[in-house]
Amino acid sequence: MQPAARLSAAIELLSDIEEKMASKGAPADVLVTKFFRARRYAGSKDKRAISDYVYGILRARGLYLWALKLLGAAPTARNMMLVNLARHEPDSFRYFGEENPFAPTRLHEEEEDFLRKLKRLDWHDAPVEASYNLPDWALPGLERRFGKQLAIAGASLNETAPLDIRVNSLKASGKSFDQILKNESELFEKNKLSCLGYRATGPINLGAHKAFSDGLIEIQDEAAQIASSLVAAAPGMQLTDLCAGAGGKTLAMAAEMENRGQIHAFDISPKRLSSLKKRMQRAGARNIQVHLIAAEGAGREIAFGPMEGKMDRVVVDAPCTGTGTWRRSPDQRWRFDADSLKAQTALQGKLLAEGAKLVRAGGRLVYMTCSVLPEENEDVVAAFLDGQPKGAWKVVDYHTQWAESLPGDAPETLALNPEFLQLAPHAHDTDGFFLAILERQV
Ligand SMILES: C[S@@+](CC[C@H](N)C(=O)[O-])C[C@H]1O[C@@H](n2cnc3c(N)ncnc32)[C@H](O)[C@@H]1O
Repeated sequence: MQPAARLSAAIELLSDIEEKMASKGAPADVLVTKFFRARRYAGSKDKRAISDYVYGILRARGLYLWALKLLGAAPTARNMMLVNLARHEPDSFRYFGEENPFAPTRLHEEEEDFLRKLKRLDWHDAPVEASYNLPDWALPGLERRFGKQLAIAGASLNETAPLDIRVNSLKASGKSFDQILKNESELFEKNKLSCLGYRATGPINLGAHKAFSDGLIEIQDEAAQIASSLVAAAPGMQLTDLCAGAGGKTLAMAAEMENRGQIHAFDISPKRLSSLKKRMQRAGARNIQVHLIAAEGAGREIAFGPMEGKMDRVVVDAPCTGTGTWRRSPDQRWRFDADSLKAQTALQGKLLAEGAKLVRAGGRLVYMTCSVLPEENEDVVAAFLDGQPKGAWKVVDYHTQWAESLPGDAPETLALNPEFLQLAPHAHDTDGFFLAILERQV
């Protein structure tokens, strides 16, 4: 593809992403895959150039929207591309209106005028939330969490994420890392916090790797690996995973349980559970029972009733705004608002209370999210504990569990309560992740 055609394609794709963001449709990564599937003629360099434009703009969207609003221009995909080119490759304006059927149309007078004004704009005037791409709805929670570190934390949440893998002990035990990954092993280094994982030091297509298709490794961020370990699932236990999804943590816990005992994995999404079933096969996990449940209604009581007061562990890996994974899905931050955050926290509270009923005396309820917002984390746990009889639950300090489950010293937490673990990219070089361990006393 010619550079002009790449620009047009990027504007078209961005426009589709913007539209789906507004209508809560498919996420950007799905749209990008679909876009290229329909354009087989695009080579790998074209795909990279187009994706770089689109993701680059999504990572600067807050700043670009600020500039567009200030200068009275509409927040369209084309206008965002104009701002992007003005900042990063002004030479490319020559492709607009080029003699080429695939080129973007000529810059019209209004746009020329806008670009002249843009040149005079002082980017340093942008507020911190615009500069670091932080949406309004998340700002109070981000400020509460990061305080004076907001800019550095925000910048870190706006970078690209590394690729981590977990070695699956169900399939790979007894094998060295070199035996598992052969020549590619040198492309990885050990994760700094967790003993189980490795981090890719450069680009690698793991999906096509035999170690992946044979189930020797799983792709999983270090934070999720840590969370799975801190559940302290042991062989022979009965564990309910209330929001198992596609089973990232379910599989890690099955490995810790050495396939002994049972994991009852629930979710409302048939698609995710079907992916879990495929992953179980690949990973050789045989102690997981998969259950589809309705989001509401009597079916839940029927499903959970027999487990009441019997579970050694209940994991509530709650649906959340995903602020901790913004590095992986840069469009995610623009898909929520104050109302949907509120709805999410109400659901989180409900799921935590539901899961709590299943825990036996002495058993543990482990609440976690991939969010950094206190509203979805400490506040949900505090509201839950407030509603429980005094002394019914003991908070287990994550330091104590870390000493038993993971190597080295526990990292410092960013949580507002020192017993809970809150990880974030700028401080821990992992996804943002929260975890609280509660033990039932009676
Ligand atoms: C954070 S994701 C789970 C990730 C998963 N545990 C993992 O490690 O890959 C949250 C999950 O909650 C599920 N969910 C949403 N509402 C639910 C509900 N009312 N009951 C159970 N699961 C629900 C979503 O479908 C989603 O898969």
